Amino acid sequence: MSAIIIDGKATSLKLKEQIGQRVQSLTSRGIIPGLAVVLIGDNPASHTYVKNKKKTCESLGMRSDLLQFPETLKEEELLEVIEGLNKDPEIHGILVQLPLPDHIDEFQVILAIEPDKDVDGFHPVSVGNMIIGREAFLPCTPHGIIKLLEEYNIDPAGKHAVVIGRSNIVGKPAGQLLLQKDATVTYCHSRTVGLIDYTRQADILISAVGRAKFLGKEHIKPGAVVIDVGMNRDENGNLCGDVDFEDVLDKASYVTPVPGGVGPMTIAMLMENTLLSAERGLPETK
Ligand SMILES: Nc1nc2c(c(=O)[nH]1)N[C@@H](CN(C=O)c1ccc(C(=O)N[C@@H](CCC(=O)O)C(=O)O)cc1)CN2
Repeated sequence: MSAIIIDGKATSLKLKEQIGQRVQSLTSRGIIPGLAVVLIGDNPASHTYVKNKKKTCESLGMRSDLLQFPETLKEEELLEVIEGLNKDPEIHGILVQLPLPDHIDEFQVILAIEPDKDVDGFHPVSVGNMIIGREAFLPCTPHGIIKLLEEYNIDPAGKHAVVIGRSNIVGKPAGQLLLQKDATVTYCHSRTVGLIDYTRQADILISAVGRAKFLGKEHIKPGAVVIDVGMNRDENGNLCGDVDFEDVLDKASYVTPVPGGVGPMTIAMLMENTLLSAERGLPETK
């Protein structure tokens, strides 16, 4: 039997519709959710993502300020920009597009963002709150994965979730969110010995490796839920994930495509975080 294809595009559209309605109700109370996106340098993929973030904000009636700087921007200058945004009452969310040029220390930049405006959920305060299950802005891609599982009624409780990848923005938080949903979580990474022995035990397999068609049907357990966070180019220059999608279709129970799976959820969750931040400013939520 062929796996059910998890449609991230349709799910993100549905979420964005609901977000748009909440934005309207906030706007009628005089608050326009505002997101500031800081982009440094000329990474083409970053430009595309930032453009999509701005377009999505505007389509939902949110304010979006794009602050663009050359590759040569100094770290101190960037920290000053963030300081200004921290103090701006009309900006509810601040996002610095990653990756940053090598001469800028990513951690110092994330640390400079006021946790109340950290809509990426990357600040150590947000990460700490997420891990102990307190209210926090959840990182957008891992949160998007959880929303997709919910949309398809896939309950992680009691399941063995194997996460391949230990980045701070995807792998680590994805595992933590699955743990909070009562999954038993195993992390695998570039130094894992015998990767396939772990992946074959996964009821839910999350791949955030960044290598085109890295996983095939031999890596998965029959009936597994396969979530592909990879964003790679194949030999013909086409966008593809870490998973050989066609190969796993007749073995998995659910699988996310690339494009159209986890990716679109990232921007939807960013919109939700920005809206939540603006809603927190309402008198009754203070
Ligand atoms: N500050 C941040 N930087 C980065 C993040 C992030 O969450 N915060 N994540 C990624 C890039 N990213 C958003 O910034 C992102 C990546 C991919 C997609 C997406 O919708 N992908 C589409 C395909 C798009 C295409 O055709 O190229 C899909 O999978 O269908 C959205 C956002 C790194 N940086």
